[in-house]
Amino acid sequence: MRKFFGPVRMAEPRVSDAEQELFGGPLRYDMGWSHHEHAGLDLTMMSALRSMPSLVGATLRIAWLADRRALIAVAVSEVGQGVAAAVGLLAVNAVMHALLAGTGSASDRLHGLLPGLLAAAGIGVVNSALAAWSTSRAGRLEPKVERIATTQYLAAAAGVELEAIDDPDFRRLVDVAQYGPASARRMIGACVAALNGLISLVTTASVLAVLHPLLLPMLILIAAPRGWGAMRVAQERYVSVMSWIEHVRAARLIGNLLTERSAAQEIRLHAVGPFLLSRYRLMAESAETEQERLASSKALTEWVASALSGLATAATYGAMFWLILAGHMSLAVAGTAVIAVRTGSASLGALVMNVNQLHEESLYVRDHGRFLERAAHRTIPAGGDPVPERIAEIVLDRVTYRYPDRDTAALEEVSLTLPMGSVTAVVGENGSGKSTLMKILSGMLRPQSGALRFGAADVTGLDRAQVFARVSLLAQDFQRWPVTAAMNIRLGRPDRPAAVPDDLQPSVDYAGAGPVVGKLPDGLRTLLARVFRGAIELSGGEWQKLGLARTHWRSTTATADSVLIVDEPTSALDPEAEIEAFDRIRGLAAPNRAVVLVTHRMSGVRHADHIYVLTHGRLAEHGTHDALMAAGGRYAAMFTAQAAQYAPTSAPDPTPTVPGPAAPAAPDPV
Ligand SMILES: Nc1ncnc2c1ncn2[C@@H]1O[C@H](COP(=O)(O)OP(=O)(O)OP(=O)(O)O)[C@@H](O)[C@H]1O
Repeated sequence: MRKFFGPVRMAEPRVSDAEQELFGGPLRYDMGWSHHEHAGLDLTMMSALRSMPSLVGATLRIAWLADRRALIAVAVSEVGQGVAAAVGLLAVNAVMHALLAGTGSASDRLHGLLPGLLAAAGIGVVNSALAAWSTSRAGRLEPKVERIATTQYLAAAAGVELEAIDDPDFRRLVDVAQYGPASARRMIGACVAALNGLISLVTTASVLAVLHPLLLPMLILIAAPRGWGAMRVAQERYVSVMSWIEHVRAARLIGNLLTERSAAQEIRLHAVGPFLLSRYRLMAESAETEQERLASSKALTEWVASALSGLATAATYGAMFWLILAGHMSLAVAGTAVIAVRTGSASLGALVMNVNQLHEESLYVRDHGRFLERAAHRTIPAGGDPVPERIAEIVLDRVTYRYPDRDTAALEEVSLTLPMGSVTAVVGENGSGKSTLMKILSGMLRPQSGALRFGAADVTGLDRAQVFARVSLLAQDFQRWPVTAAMNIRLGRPDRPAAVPDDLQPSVDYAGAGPVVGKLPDGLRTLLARVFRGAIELSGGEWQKLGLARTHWRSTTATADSVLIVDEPTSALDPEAEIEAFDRIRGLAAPNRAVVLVTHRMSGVRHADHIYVLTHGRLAEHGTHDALMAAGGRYAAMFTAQAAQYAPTSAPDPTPTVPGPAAPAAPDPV
C-alpha cells in the first residue's frame, strides 16, 4: 500500500547479460551530480506544485524575451475565454429558470428561453474567436521559446572549459539537458491550457458556490484523485527515464555502430554485426520489460484514480438528490448545478492534466536550468589582461594535471620553455602525457599546480580569448568538418574572410595539398562530407594535408608572437609526404612563432632545437638530439630502436628487435 501511495523512488533496473558482457556491469545514471534531484523525485504533490511556479516563471521569462506581444495576446485571450465561460454558465442558469421555474404556457416559457439561448450562442462565437487568436499567438511564441532555450543550451555547452567536457558527470548533464528546449516549448502550450482551465474553473466554482456552498467541496473531491493519479504517472515516467537513460543510450550506441561507416569493415569481416545485433536485442528486451512495468503501473494508478473520482461523483449527485428532496435546492438550481458540476469537473480534470503536463515538462526544464547554472560556473571566463604583442617565450613551470575521473596525474611537475623562432619536439611512449601537455600549452586545460606563462605574464590573469588567438593547434584527432574543402581550411580562422581559391592557395601549396584539391571535382569548392549526397570522402593522409593547410592559414594570418602546436601530424602520411611535412612544419618557425612538434617518428625530431622526453607524465630528459644520444638514456634507446628497423639487413643483428612469429603453444585443434 505504502509502495503504491508512497513517494516514487528510483528503480534499480535488472542488469541484462549483454550489459554485463559489453560494459562490464550495469550502466546506471550516475548519482554523483544528482543526489538532490533524486531527493526532488521523492515528490509529494504539494512539493511538486510548490516548485512549479519558479519553473513556469523561468519559461515565461524566456517567452517574454522571445515575443512579449504574443505572450500578452495569449494571456488576454485566455482570460477572455474564462470570463466567457462564466457568462455562458449564467446564460444557462437563465435558460433553466425560464424552463423549470417559469410560469405561463409552454409557448410563453419557450419564448422566455430565447434571450438566454441567444446569449449562450453569442458567447460561444466569442469564445471560439478568442481560442483561435490564442492558438495563433501561442503557435508563434512556441518555436521562439524553443529556439532561445536551444541557443542557450548550445552556447553554454560550447563555452565551457575543456575540463568540463572531459568530466563524465558534466557530460551526462549535457545529455540530459538536451530535452529541456522541447519541453520549454511544450510548456508554453501547457501553460496556456492550464491558465484557461484555471480561469474557467474559478468562474464555474464561483457560480457553484453561489448555487449551493456544498457543491464546491464536492467538485474538488471529484477531481483530486485524478490529479494525484496523473501526477504519479508522470513522476514514475520521469524516474524511469532517468534510471534507464544510460541503458537506452548504450543500446542506441550499439545500434549506431551497426550502421556507421567507421565500424563497417570490422562489422563484416570479424562478424561483429550478428554479435552486436544479438546484444542489442537483449538490451532492447530489458528496456521493453521496463516499458511493460511502467504501463501496468500506469493502468493501475489510473484505474484507482478513476474509481475514487467516480465514487466522489456519485456522492455529489446523492447529496444534490437529498438537497432537492429536503427542499434546500430548487429543481432549476439543481439543473444548472448538474451542468456546472459537469463543466467544473471537466475543467478541473483538464486543469489537473495540464498542471501535470506542466509538472512533467518542468522536470526536464529544470534539468536544462541546472545545466545552464552548472555551465555558467564552468564557462571560460571572459575578460582579463591583454596578451602583450611580443612575449619572446612561452614557459611551462612545474605543471601538474590530473583528469577529473583519474586517480593518477597525467602530467607531474613538467617544466619546459618555448622560445619564439625555435622548434621544440616532445616525444614519449603512448599515454606518457604528450597530448595533455599540448592542451595545457594551448591554454585549454588549466594546470592544477604550477603555471603557464606567456612571456612574463601568468596565463591565469590573461584574457583567455586572446591566449587562444595566439595558438594554432593541429591535434591528432583534428576535426574533419563536413563542409567544403575551402571552408575546411578557412575554419582555422573563421572570422577572416578569404577569396576562394586565391587567398587559400598558399596554404594549399604549403601543405602539399595541391594534388588532393586537383583531384576534387569542384576544386576547393567541393563538399567533403559523406553524410551529404554528391560529397567526396578523402583518405586519412589527404585529410591530414588539409589539416596542415588549415594550420598554415591560422598561423600565417597572425602577426603577434604565437605558438604552433602539431600533435602527430604525419601519422597517415606516406614516407615521402612525411619527410616533406616535417620540413614544412619546421619551416613555420619564425621570429614571431614557436613550433612544438609531438610525434612518435623519431626521424622527424632529430633536427628540432630542443627535445623533451616524457615518461609516465614526468619529464625524463631534455636536450638537443646530439646531447641526448650522447647521454644514452631513454631518447637514445627509442631512437636506436626505430633506426634499427630501417637498418640494412646485410649485417645480421644478433638481437633482432622485431621477434619472429611464435610457435603455437598447443596444436591448433582445427
Ligand atoms: N580526456 C581524458 N580523460 C581522462 N583521462 C585521459 C584523458 N585524456 C587522456 N587521459 C589519460 O591521460 C594519460 C595521458 O594521456 P595523453 O593522451 O596525454 O598521452 P599521449 O602521450 O598523448 O599518448 P599517445 O602517444 O598514445 O597519443 C593517459 O593515461 C590517458 O589515459
